[in-house]
Amino acid sequence: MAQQQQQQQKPPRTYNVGILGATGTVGQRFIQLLENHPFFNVTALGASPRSAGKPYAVAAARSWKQNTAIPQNVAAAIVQTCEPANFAGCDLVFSGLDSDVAGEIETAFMKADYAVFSNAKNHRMDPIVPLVVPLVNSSHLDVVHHQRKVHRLQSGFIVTNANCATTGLVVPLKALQDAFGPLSRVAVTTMQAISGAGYPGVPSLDILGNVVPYISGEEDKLETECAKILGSVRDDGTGFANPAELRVSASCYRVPVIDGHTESVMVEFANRPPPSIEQVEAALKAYVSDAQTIGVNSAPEQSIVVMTESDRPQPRLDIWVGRGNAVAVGRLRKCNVLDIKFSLLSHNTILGAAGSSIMNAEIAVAKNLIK
Ligand SMILES: NC(=O)C1=CN([C@@H]2O[C@H](COP(=O)(O)OP(=O)(O)OC[C@H]3O[C@@H](n4cnc5c(N)ncnc54)[C@H](OP(=O)(O)O)[C@@H]3O)[C@@H](O)[C@H]2O)C=CC1
Ligand SMILES: N[C@@H](CC(=O)OP(=O)(O)O)C(=O)O
Repeated sequence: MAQQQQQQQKPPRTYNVGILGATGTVGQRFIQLLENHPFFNVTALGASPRSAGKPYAVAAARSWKQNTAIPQNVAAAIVQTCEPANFAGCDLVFSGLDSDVAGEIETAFMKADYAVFSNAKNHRMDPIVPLVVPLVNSSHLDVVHHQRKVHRLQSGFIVTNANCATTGLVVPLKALQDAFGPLSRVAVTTMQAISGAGYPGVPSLDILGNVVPYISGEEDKLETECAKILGSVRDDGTGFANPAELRVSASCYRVPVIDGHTESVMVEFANRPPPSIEQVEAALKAYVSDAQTIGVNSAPEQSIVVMTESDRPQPRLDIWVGRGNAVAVGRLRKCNVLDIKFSLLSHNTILGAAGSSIMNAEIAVAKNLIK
């Protein structure tokens, strides 16, 4: 394992990339994470007609909320409208588009033969679109070949990553499924950061000193996306098969935290008797993700960081595990209702958004899917 982690990805060439929704919360993370990327060069930025025609540093002046300055390589770039013709020369595009417009725009880019890596919900449950969490199910990328055939494309496709709360959850679930067989029931309560709602997001008078027990559409996404991600590719490569047993119940809360989604999780295993807490802890610690095995550039060294302190993980202390690309798991214990319970924390705009998209694209490069 250590040997695999030390390998640096050596792609055959560099790739020009465009960012759709570059001015938003997720778009900014793409720009920050790609600033010194060894083989992805940002060459085109897109956003709404409100931002188009302006230098990026002007268009994003008010909304830039990252803890580093706007990189020099994009500050003077003129923001474009999100039309494929404005992205000529890009080998792939990352999308952090608002879901009100992402569906149509991403389809237009795919049909214009661009490889699209999307963060939006619109195409996630399409039966021929891979919904990929790079620490979990990179094999689903293989359905890209079938998607291209259906749309008669040479190089275009759409791959999405998951909802940010789903992403943190499926990583330990996959480790448990691999080690102990199918899971039958999962109950999860989320405590989601305000950056999950984009900018300007939740009004301060709604969230300061408060907890809001509702995030529109979120519970449904957690309950449906987990099964697709934890499922397999059908033998003929034309789609996906969900695990038969799995049922997920989600309750989602917005909390006054800037970055980092915390989740309280209960799990029941299909096989009886269930594993002991010691066996579960060992399985979580031993988990090696696809991104690690393939050895992609942005993979964390450890995908699940198990914390044994009784009051961890906490967003302020633990959000940077794996440079934001890993999941922290703690408070692992027996459950009197289902079999086990634990808390987890993941960075919603890195592993939950831009970081996963970048790893998905790195894996696609390793699998020779980018033409
Ligand atoms: N924030 C998070 O933690 C996560 C977000 N996501 C998803 O990622 C996507 C982006 O989220 P987020 O960054 O938070 O959202 P923001 O609201 O912060 O950003 C939205 C982006 O979409 C652009 N946009 C809006 N309307 C149009 C249009 N008509 N044409 C072209 N571009 C347009 C905006 O440009 P402009 O600035 O010009 O208005 C902006 O760049 C969403 O689909 C979201 O659901 C997924 C996982 C996690
Ligand atoms: N709804 C999530 C972020 C998000 O935009 O999710 P999705 O991409 O699934 O719509 C949150 O508020 O934390």
